[in-house]
Amino acid sequence: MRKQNKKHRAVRKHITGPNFTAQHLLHNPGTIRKLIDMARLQPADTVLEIGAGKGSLTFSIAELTRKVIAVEIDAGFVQTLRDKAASFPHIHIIQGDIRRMRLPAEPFCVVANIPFSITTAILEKLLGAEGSMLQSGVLILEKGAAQRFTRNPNPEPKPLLWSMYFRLDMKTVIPRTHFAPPPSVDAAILRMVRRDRPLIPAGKGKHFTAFAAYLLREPRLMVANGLRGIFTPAQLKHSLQLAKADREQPVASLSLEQWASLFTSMIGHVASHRWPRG
Ligand SMILES: C[S@@+](CC[C@H](N)C(=O)[O-])C[C@H]1O[C@@H](n2cnc3c(N)ncnc32)[C@H](O)[C@@H]1O
Repeated sequence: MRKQNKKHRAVRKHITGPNFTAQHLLHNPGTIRKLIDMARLQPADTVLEIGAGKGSLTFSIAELTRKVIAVEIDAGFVQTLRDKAASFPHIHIIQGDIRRMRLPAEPFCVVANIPFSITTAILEKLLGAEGSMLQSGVLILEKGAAQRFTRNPNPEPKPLLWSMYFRLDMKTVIPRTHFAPPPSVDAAILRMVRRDRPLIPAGKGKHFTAFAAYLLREPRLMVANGLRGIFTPAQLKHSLQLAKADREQPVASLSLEQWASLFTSMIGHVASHRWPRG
């Protein structure tokens, strides 16, 4: 234990950013292999790694792909990475805060053991932003967060929006002992794959989020009552039928497909001044 604390102090000494608590370095070779296998990388892929640390994933990714963009905020880790990567011209190490950086303009994959403290901000950037070129990826994040984001039905507007564009699956649970220092909870692998056809039309993400947030302000409300302020009675009947939704079904029990169908009905048939605003 004393040895581990000493190691953690050494890590913290190099920190320049506010997220030092999220430096849980992966040291289990089996888990590293599992994560890389699940990413199903191809030689032509560009891979973004968020929070590369000392490179426990970086070099395994680089063996398989033509370009790795490794982002790391900690100046000490960046120096270590640059030393280790000196003879790997296809590893591009960028020092900075991922939240303030532009994502690659070309199609890319992501493989990362992310800083848990900014999980939602990272997922929002990767999965929620219109124009993100992310195609697929695997992330290690807190098990609880992985469970929250992959629920179906899901009572939260953000994961609902992400699921309109991506298939999100929680894969293996990773025991906290596979990290140094160990986090306070277990982690899990989240796999993300862009849908061939998004469930809602492109360019309508903000309107979808406002629609979901409006209905979910009362998650137990009967869906017909929640939608009454948007649809006329005739539109409501038709939209519920199309979505195969029961009038009395609680809003929080709507499936991804039902959310997509009701939203598509709204933007197709309801005047835009009646759409909920964010
Ligand atoms: C969970 S560790 C993973 C490190 C390494 N990939 C591994 O698996 O051993 C998260 C890493 O993200 C870095 N980090 C924290 N906040 C960041 C940010 N805002 N932008 C980029 N990197 C960040 C930390 O310094 C840390 O190295």
